[in-house]
Amino acid sequence: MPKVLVSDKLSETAVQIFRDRGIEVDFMPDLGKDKEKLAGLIGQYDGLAIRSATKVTEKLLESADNLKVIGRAGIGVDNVDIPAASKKGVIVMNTPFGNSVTTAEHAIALMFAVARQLPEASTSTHAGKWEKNRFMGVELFNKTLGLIGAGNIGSIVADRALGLKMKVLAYDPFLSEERAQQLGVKKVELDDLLGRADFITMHVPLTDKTRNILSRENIAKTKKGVRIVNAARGGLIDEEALAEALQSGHVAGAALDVFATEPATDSPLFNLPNVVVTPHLGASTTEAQENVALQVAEQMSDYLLTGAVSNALNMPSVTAEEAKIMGPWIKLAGHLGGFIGQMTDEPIKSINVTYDGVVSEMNLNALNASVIAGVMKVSNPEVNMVSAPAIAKDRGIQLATTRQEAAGVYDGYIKVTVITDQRERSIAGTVFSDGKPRFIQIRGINVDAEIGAHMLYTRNKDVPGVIGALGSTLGELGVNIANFQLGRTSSGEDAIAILYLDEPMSDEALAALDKTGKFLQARALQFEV
Ligand SMILES: NC(=O)C1=CN([C@@H]2O[C@H](COP(=O)(O)OP(=O)(O)OC[C@H]3O[C@@H](n4cnc5c(N)ncnc54)[C@H](O)[C@@H]3O)[C@@H](O)[C@H]2O)C=CC1
Ligand SMILES: O=C(O)CCC(=O)C(=O)O
Repeated sequence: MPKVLVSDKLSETAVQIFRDRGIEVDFMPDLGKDKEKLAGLIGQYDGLAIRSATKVTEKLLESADNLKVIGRAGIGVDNVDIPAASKKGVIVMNTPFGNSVTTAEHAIALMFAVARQLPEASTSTHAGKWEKNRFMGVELFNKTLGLIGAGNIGSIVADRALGLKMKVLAYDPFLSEERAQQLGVKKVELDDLLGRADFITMHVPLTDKTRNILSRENIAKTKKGVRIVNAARGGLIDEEALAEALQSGHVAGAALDVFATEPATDSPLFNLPNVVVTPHLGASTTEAQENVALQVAEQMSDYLLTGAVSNALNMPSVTAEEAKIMGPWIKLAGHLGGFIGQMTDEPIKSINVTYDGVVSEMNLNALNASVIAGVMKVSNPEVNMVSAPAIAKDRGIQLATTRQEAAGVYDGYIKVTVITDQRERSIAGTVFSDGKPRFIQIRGINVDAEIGAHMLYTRNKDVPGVIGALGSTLGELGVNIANFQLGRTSSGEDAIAILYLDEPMSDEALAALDKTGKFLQARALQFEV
């Protein structure tokens, strides 16, 4: 039974879902803050469900020997080292929509709060001061809002702002003109937005490109009297520079839900007039927390129980249905990669995969990942479908795929060709209606080979006496043959044999074959069937 750890404050709905799906779950909502203790326990778990307090670093992943999936109950995954997770073969999923309305509403609430100085007015009134003349605000009506980032949350903010009769500009290099028109916003360059917006709200992920996007230099380009709202990520704004711009009066107000260092217990922005701060509450509503907990638990359970992948950041999506239909093909893709990997001793330059017929309609990203994992596993048994593409890329291995309509006698097949400096090697396989994968072509020679855990591949000149030598040598050493397939290019030319054995070929058996002098090559192969 898979085992999941919940190490942050997720709604207990998640715990219930894991239990209902038959997954063992430990709920330790404060564990994420204790790095050492988490590192000591993580090795026991197949899944880790988190919010933002748990930091999944490369170091933590070193101890995560059984981990298969990390589920982020929320959107931002900047607390997870995704490249390190990918290399370790761990899928990272998030819940991209569950808290977007809630977070957009928080941004709008912060915009109102900073326009009317609501927190300070409230504190003063609670203190019995009745400072009616102190709190002069501004309207949102007819003002220009500049969105930095117009994805899910930015679009909802735009919709609400248009409802408030604001004009909305958006800076987002990935926003198409068509989508901007649909949203009713004007797509602009960043400098244009900075110079024209009365309010700026941020809705981008924290990446190397967006870090410090409101830098000192960019803050200086904003319109005098601008009000800035950040409910996305700390690190997007230079906090020191913002504090100075607030003190000089260039920026009239700021509202921040997120900080460069969290929990933020100290900041140059604390205690400045007209600065509204909240402790990363963007997603903190009952509705959003139920949504993300339910979604993350369902997604993680689906993956652990059925292999279905959704909303993963380091793996193509595969539905449960696809996982079922594609299962035998994914297995075949892994075996084809495994064959090539075990046959190839020199560095691989490229892997070309042809998908023919029915399989060409399937999710090729997942199949490619399985081929690459099969190839790579030979040199590193820890590699899986998640980590393989990244490792292949690191090693400079090129991947090319071709889809084609059914071109032969099979409903569909996969052919993998690997190119090295020395040679080109190829193998093709198919899945029969019994759901069992078969090798159907090796070195361009047709075969029909069932795939077993222990196999032997031999190559020889097509002359009499070789098959006899093979059978008798294995027989003398007590190696039982379950299936024996032969093929040749033409009479007297290249011939191959692929054997499915009941036990592994020992070095002794390989040496005995070599000693016969009849084989150009003999290689023992292993497959995870
Ligand atoms: N305060 C909180 O509690 C919460 C904060 N967030 C933050 O909000 C962020 C945005 O969330 P969504 O809208 O759901 O993400 P999204 O992925 O739907 O939208 C992000 C947008 O940013 C754009 N973008 C990417 N790089 C950019 C760049 N260099 N310059 C300008 N735009 C760029 C993308 O094209 C995309 O349209 C999340 O990444 C997360 O960090 C999300 C939920 C809660
Ligand atoms: O889990 C939370 O409270 C934070 C949510 C958040 O920042 C996100 O979803 O990106």
